[in-house]
Amino acid sequence: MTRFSANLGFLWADLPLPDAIRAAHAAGFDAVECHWPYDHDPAAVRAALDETGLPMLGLNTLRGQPGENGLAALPDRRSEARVEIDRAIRYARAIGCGSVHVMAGFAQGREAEAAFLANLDYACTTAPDLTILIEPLNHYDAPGYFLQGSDQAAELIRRAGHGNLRMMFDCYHLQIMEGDLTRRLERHLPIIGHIQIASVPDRGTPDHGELDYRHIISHLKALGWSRPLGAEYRPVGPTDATLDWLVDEGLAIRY
Ligand SMILES: O=C(O)[C@H](O)C(=O)CO
Ligand SMILES: [Mg+2]
Repeated sequence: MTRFSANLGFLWADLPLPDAIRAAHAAGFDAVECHWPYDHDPAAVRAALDETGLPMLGLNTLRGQPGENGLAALPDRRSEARVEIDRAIRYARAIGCGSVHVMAGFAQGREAEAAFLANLDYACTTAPDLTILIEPLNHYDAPGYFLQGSDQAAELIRRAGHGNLRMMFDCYHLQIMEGDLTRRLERHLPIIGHIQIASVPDRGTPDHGELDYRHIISHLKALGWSRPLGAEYRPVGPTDATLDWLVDEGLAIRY
């Protein structure tokens, strides 16, 4: 049976993180992930994870100043980027979370690439016990973001040369930017650390829109992918009222 992780940056985002973890558990999710948990006491987050038995799969580095979307590819912000990488690693270890998504930021060009690679090297060597993720984002939601494609991410991972550096393959972003998801998943599977899903183009529940997740999920199964898929969609209204796709076998998403 396919397993799903609730992205608590979007799902139950109105609740304090420990309560959002409990809500995800009550709804039947198999895991959780989040964006920026730093306002929440890690001990309380860990207690909710222990109580529910849900693993926390990932969290993000902080984005920087208002309007920024990460610091790791900004050539003149190296020390701040590393403070945020350290903060994320510390928090991940405190709650028993396995991955840190290092956010690149708005930047382009060779200097940005060199800065990103140097900061990824720092993250991967500082935390060999964790998976470090990089995620291509689409150019409507994040215009000017450094990382916008799966091949670009794969090339960076190859050049970085760290076994614990992997791609966060967000089907929503990559369908918008590239399409051809079946072949891209096949090609990049060995370096994919996490997969996220949402409808395209509205970033809603994964049961409508231009992507057929019944196909993607059965293909991932055939490829041997068994880790939970991250439900990173924006609920319209209360999250609990948006879970038909998760519980209704008739929709054939969950099989
Ligand atoms: O927006 C996304 O897809 C992310 O996964 C994220 O971590 C924040 O940008
Ligand atoms: Mg994502």
